[in-house]
Amino acid sequence: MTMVFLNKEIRDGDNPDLTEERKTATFDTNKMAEVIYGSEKLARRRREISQAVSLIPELADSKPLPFLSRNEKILESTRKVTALNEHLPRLINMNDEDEAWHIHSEVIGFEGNPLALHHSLFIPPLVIQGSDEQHEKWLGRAKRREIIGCYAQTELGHGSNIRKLETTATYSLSTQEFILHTPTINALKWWPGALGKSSNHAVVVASLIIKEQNYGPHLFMVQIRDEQSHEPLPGIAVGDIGPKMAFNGADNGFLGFNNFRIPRGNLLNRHCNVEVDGTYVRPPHDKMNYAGMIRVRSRMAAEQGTFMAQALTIAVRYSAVRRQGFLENKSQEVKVLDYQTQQHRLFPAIARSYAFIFCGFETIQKYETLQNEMNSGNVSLMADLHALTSGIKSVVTYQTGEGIEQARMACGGHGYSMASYISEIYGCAIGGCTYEGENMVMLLQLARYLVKSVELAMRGKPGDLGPMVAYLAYPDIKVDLVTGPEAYVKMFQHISKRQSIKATEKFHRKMESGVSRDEAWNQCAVELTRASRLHTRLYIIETFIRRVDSIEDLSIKMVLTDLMNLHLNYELLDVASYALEDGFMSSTQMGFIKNQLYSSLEKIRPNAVSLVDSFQFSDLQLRSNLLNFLFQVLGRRDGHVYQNLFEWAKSSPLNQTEVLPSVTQYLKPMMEKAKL
Ligand SMILES: CC(C)(COP(=O)(O)OP(=O)(O)OC[C@H]1O[C@@H](n2cnc3c(N)ncnc32)[C@H](O)[C@@H]1OP(=O)(O)O)[C@@H](O)C(=O)NCCC(=O)NCCSC(=O)/C=C/CCCCCCCCCCCCC(=O)O
Ligand SMILES: Cc1cc2nc3c(=O)[nH]c(=O)nc-3n(C[C@H](O)[C@H](O)[C@H](O)COP(=O)(O)OP(=O)(O)OC[C@H]3O[C@@H](n4cnc5c(N)ncnc54)[C@H](O)[C@@H]3O)c2cc1C
Repeated sequence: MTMVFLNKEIRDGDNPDLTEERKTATFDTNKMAEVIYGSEKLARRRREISQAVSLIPELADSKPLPFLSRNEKILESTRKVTALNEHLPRLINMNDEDEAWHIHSEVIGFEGNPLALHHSLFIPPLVIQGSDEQHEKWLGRAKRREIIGCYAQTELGHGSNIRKLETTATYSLSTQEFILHTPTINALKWWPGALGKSSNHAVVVASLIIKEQNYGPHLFMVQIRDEQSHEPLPGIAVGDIGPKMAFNGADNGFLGFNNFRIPRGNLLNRHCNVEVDGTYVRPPHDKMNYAGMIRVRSRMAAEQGTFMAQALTIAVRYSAVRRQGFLENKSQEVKVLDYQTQQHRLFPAIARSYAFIFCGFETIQKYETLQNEMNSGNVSLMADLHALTSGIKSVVTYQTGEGIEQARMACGGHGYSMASYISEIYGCAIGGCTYEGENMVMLLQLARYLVKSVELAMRGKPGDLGPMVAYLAYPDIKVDLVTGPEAYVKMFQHISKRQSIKATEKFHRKMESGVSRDEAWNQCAVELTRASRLHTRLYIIETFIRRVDSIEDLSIKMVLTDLMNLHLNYELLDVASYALEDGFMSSTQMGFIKNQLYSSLEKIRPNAVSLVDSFQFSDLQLRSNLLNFLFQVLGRRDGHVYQNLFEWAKSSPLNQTEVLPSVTQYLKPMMEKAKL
């Protein structure tokens, strides 16, 4: 039997501790899901898709994934993704990227799969950088999955500094072809997802050489395997790079070329070109070939926010059914979620998940605007968005890693078991600190922008500052935090501005003392990355406030205001030393922030489970689907944790036999020998 309480499904069979939590919520989780995912329709579509998937047995995991070997993982993820392919047109709107992302993460989970990058990294550069003619040739085939592709940029020797990529694409005037070549071991492409064993095409980034002049990294469409036999084409060496920290259902690969020829028309040439006679036609922006990276980074805030939200769903639900120790009432042990330390571990991370998702919406929209502008030849927004997304990808990936790790620790010993699934989420999410631009490298990209902006402000040209950095020219006026969020923003603006100015001045002083520009930059790099983080955290706070301001439903607005206040106080407390240092913040204000933080934890407590329920992750997505219902685990919606942990342990392959060869071959002889 089910009964509906404020639209939250309360089921008789659920763990009563979780049922109790759901009853205390002050808001409707379906309504909150609309705010999280952007509209009633989008939230409803997610539920419909999850429901439809749960009814298709072949889309379920055939075994708990952590018990599979690498080969089995790849086989299993490929089985699921190809089965899914058959059902996709019926289940989702094929032109809707969010629906596609959602259904893949339902079915595949965090292990990855051989098509994971086909849609996110192969098709998008083809769309962005390919001409209409090239779309005609490859896009339809790629979308129909007649061909499988990947994005091959990083090399063994170079990932961050892409101007130094060693793979060359030399234009041959006589044959009107490009000759792709890997001159050294270091120049082998290394890391591209789905390259190792699955792809038969790749968008390859190589240095374009015409008449011995190097024009820098350009994108080429390259067929790497035969479409019938799937054997590598002559002149190509390709394979898997081996197991990784996580994401082992995907085959990240290596790729080398031995004077491999491709037609002139395979240079993706929407924005640049090489004419028959070797004349190079420049793109409208120097870094046009990097536009695809801005796109991926612009999606990372929302993506990482949902990664963290999944770990928190597991940890918060578990914390509501885990009872250990006593508070006042000595007749019943308390839910660990009642400990202030547990709340302090988990609730600020819930707030960050919401903040990242809201911020992600804005950056995705900004990217879409950029894309439209680029299509009509206007590249003026590129620098701003590059700077913004460089900072955001770095801050959100790092903080997501922190949040997921706290979620794991909050689950005690069971968090360390792979039955929690948190380690897999962590392994995948933390990769984000590295891929799409190593975090320090990207923070330094934003720092270039901040330093230039401070220089403009110093030169008395505040009118030239973009809206994102206008605050760098604001006067310092002390604020009273009691007045609310705007005062927090002003405090944060002061901190961020001061750090940007300090770092810039230090950089200038170094150069004035005779240190070269590059060396001076390096000697200020830690201060510069601090400025970038503060600027980005300020931006995330502002997007959170904007989103909450825009909400009309009062019950939702109230709980999100509590969450936002928690975020504001937690973030400000974390960076308070910057404002205490110059007396902008008083110690009384510091005490106020701490008290506000503790009171926010109390306010959020009754809504905690419903705040994570509102993400509406299915049990399948948290790896607890219907078919292997017995095999899970901490995050299950029904809260029946212990019996399922026992079932999970019993299903371990080690328990399929009582006496293992390790005992008969080694331990037994050792013990026998010791007896002699
Ligand atoms: C930018 C660099 C660092 C430097 O480039 P360089 O050419 O040398 O430039 P500089 O001389 O430094 O000059 C900088 C100037 O150029 C401007 N600039 C730079 N970039 C841009 C740009 N993009 N746009 C505009 N302007 C730009 C910059 O502002 C400077 O201007 P100024 O001089 O100051 O005026 C560059 O080298 C670089 O970008 N490096 C990083 C390389 C990188 O990012 N590589 C990415 C490779 S692809 C990759 O990593 C792919 C990864 C895929 C991973 C997928 C994993 C998927 C996980 C998901 C799992 C799903 C599970 C779902 C589960 C569930 O939900 O359930
Ligand atoms: C899971 C995963 C999936 C990936 N998928 C793909 C893919 O599909 N396609 C693809 O092409 N690539 C892919 N990559 C590669 C990825 O993009 C690179 O690893 C990443 O860009 C970092 O480059 P790097 O490995 O050269 O790191 P390095 O640059 O060697 O970083 C090592 C250290 O040097 C520091 N460092 C480097 N340069 C500077 C600098 N200028 N200033 C200060 N510090 C610096 C870094 O901060 C870091 O601490 C993937 C990587 C991972 C982990």
